[in-house]
Formats: sequence, structure tokens, C-alpha cells
Amino acid sequence: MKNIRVGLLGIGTVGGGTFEVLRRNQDEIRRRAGSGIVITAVADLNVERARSIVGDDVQVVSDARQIIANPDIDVVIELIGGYGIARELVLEAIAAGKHVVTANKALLAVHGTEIFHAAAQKGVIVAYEAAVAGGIPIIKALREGLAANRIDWVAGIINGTTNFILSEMRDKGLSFAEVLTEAQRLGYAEADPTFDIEGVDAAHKITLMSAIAFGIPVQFDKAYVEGITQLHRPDIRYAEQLGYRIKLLGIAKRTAQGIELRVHPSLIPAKRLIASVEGAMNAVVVHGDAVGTTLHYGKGAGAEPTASAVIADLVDIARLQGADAVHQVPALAFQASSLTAASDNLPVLPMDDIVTGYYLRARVADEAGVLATITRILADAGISVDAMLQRESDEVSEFSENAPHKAQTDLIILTHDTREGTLNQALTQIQQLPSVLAPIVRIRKEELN
Ligand SMILES: NC(=O)C1=CN([C@@H]2O[C@H](COP(=O)(O)OP(=O)(O)OC[C@H]3O[C@@H](n4cnc5c(N)ncnc54)[C@H](O)[C@@H]3O)[C@@H](O)[C@H]2O)C=CC1
Ligand SMILES: N[C@@H](CC=O)C(=O)O
Ligand code: NA
Repeated sequence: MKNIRVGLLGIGTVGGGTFEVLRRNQDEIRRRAGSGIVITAVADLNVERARSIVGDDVQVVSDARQIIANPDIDVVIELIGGYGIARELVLEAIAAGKHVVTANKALLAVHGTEIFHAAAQKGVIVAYEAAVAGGIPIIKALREGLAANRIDWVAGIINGTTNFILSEMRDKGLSFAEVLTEAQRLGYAEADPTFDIEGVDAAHKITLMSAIAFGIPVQFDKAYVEGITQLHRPDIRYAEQLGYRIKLLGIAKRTAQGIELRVHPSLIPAKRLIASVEGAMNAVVVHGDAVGTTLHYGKGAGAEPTASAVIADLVDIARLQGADAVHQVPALAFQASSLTAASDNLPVLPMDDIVTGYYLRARVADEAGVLATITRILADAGISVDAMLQRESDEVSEFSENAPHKAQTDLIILTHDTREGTLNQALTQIQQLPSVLAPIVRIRKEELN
């Protein structure tokens, strides 16, 4: 079989890793793919740096469109990132009849419907294993390995940067800013790191997984997104005392009413395997009706782990040489014709309608009757309490200037599953009590069983 000729757009962290792994493992990859896979041209705005990575045998240009226009190129890898020029280049590559491999979850979560439709019309593949959880073959698992199942839920630690920040802050006592700088140095963070710390990157990824798990279109605009910037150290500590760890989770869950699609910090039981996932590692738990619970673990960011997924997609494409579009795995796992109807029946639910447990922390005046009043409000709303802690607050709340001399204490309450809208109403009442001295902290809790 003839070599697959690949044009690489963007040779930064992931592009550099892809070039290196393809070169290092070329013999092994050829034995798997049935043909050689060779990067013959690279486009990067920084031509000098690109040249220093690939040497003299590969064409290097600054204009990506030169590669797309080259009839000798079979596959284009897009590793530039973002929704702007990347979208144009991917659509142009598809229009030119080239298969596309991309790690760009932002692009696919926002413009996936347009891109996958264009690819289907043209009979080319858009492969994106690297876009979700880096080197973990989770797209492969959801689209193929678990295809027998009615998937009930997917939940994952799918942003390496934030997991790295949470781990380092807890274990080494480093500041948020220090650890973020280190994550950037190690190549984990997005070009705009607010995408990582505000949960947007994880939301891109869970949006893609929700589509292939449930057979619905990609609907990033309907995802609820909350990052880790509002997390406070005492809550991490109290959660541990209650037997939980706090992780930034992406969650997609099918309920009788629709789909929950959300990213936020979550308490998870310390005894679950996923609670031990530290540093830039990722893990995705998938629950299917036939298979039960599966856990997929590995490196979710960095040059070579992500390159591993990019190259796996290239191998898939090489193996499909000559096969027509009908033989391809559908881009979103389900046949395109079945997606729209499904989304009518499975709407993404507003947050008021999600059902989960909650961790609540109220900074209160240390006086008789406060706990009873709060638990009565919860009970009247039908909210059942699972566990409770009272801790002398070891820091004066920045919010309690209105009562600086009162003795204060932290009340920590874990609830059983509750509808979020119901909880919000109860919290509004509790917040208004004169003995509640600061905004109540509320973190969702997932049992993941
Ligand atoms: N870094 C990581 O660990 C992971 C990154 N990704 C995704 O992979 C993609 C690439 O990420 P990184 O390699 O980290 O980014 P990067 O910033 O290291 O590399 C991007 C490269 O594209 C080049 N570039 C920018 N505009 C260009 C243009 N118009 N034409 C040609 N080249 C251009 C830049 O000069 C740079 O070399 C992004 O979509 C990112 O979200 C996915 C998984 C993990
Ligand atoms: N910025 C992302 C990179 C991989 O997708 C992360 O930190 O996980
Ligand atoms: Na992956």
C-alpha cells in the first residue's frame, strides 16, 4: 500500500510530539497501519522553529492553505487550536477532499455540527481522539467498544491543568498562580488558560462525549460551566474530613427528563478509584446498562500522550484506505439521521432540574438554635441531610465585617439527592437568616456508583 502523506498545520506542543512519535515508531506504526504514514509538509507561523524540529526533508511553510491546496497530501492534521482560523482551514481541507485529524475540542464542541456534516457530504473522515482526554482512547471506547450499551452516564476528570492545580495546591501548599504557571510551562494549559481554570475546556470535552454517548448533537451552548477559581481551601479540607475529594468533573447523564450536561467542582467519595487521580492525569468513568461501570485512565495532556491519540487516528484512516464512507464509524457514533430526533426527546436540562447531592458550608454566629433553624428549613423543603460537621472557623471570613466580633463557626452539611431548584429556594431562605454571616458555599456531590 502506498504511504499516507500527511500535512501538519501547527507544530507547537502537540504537533512537535506527533512529529517525534511518528518518526520514532515509524516501523511499528507501518506494521499496524499496513502502509507508511509520513508527514511531508508542515505549516506554522514560526517557520524557523518548525524547521528546527523537522529538519530539511520536510516542506515547511507559513501559509497553511498551501498544504491544503497540495494534491499530494492525503490527510491534514489541525493542531493550531481555537475557533477562528482552525475552523476555516478544517472546512477547506474537507472541501478539498482530505481527511482531517484534530485535537481541537473547542472547535468541534462549538462547530461540530457544521464540520461533521461537511465531512459526511464529502465522504471524508474527521477524527478527534486527541480532543478528549488526550491519550486515553475514550472516543474509541464510547463509539466502538461500548456500542452495545445504553449509556447511562459519563463523568470524568478531563482537564489536566485543573487537576494538576488542585493536586499541587493540596499536597505542596503552593498557590493557585504558581501551579498554573508550572502547568503552562509543562504544555498542559490551553493558549488561553482561563479555558482550563473556568471549566470551559472540560465543557468542550464533555459536550463531545455527551453526543457520542447518547446520540445527540454537540450542544456546547447548553452546557453548565463552572471552574475552580471560586474554590476555597477550607472546603477542600472539610471535604476530606467527610471522606470526599474535590475534583473538577465533566458530567453527562441521561435521566427520564433529558440530559444533564455540566462541569463544576464536585465532591467524590475518596474510596472511588477516580478520587485518586492526581496531577495532569485524566480519568473517565462510563456507566452502561450492559457493561456496568468502566474506568478509563491515562495522561490527558502533554506532547506525546496527545500525539499518541493523533497518530491512532492516522492509523485508522490508513486502514480505511479504499473503503467508502458507508464503512466508516459515524463521526458522532450514531447514524447522522438519528441525531436530531434524539435531541428533541432528550433536551439538555436546565440546572434547576438536575438532581444530585450537595455539600453546604455556612459561616454562622456561634449561638444556640442556628443549626436547628437551618435544618428545619431544609426539612421543610424536603431536603434530607446525609452528614453534618461543625468546625471552629480558623479564619475570619472576609464577608463577616458586619459582625466582626461575634464568635463564628462553620456548619458543614451534606445532603442526599435533591433537585437543584428546590435546594436553591431553601438556600435563599437560609442566607437571609441574621446568624448566617457570609455567602453559603455550595458544591455538588456525586457518588459515581
Ligand atoms: N497541549 C496539550 O496538552 C493538548 C492540546 N490539545 C489541543 O491541541 C491543539 C494544539 O495545542 P498545542 O500544541 O498545545 O498548542 P501550541 O500553542 O503549542 O501550538 C500551536 C501551534 O500552531 C501555530 N499556529 C498558530 N496559528 C497558526 C496559523 N494560522 N497557521 C499555522 N500555524 C499556526 C503556532 O505557531 C504553534 O506552533 C489545540 O487545539 C489544543 O486544544 C489537545 C489535547 C492536549
Ligand atoms: N488544557 C488541556 C489540554 C488537553 O486537552 C488540559 O489541561 O487538559
Ligand atoms: Na482521547
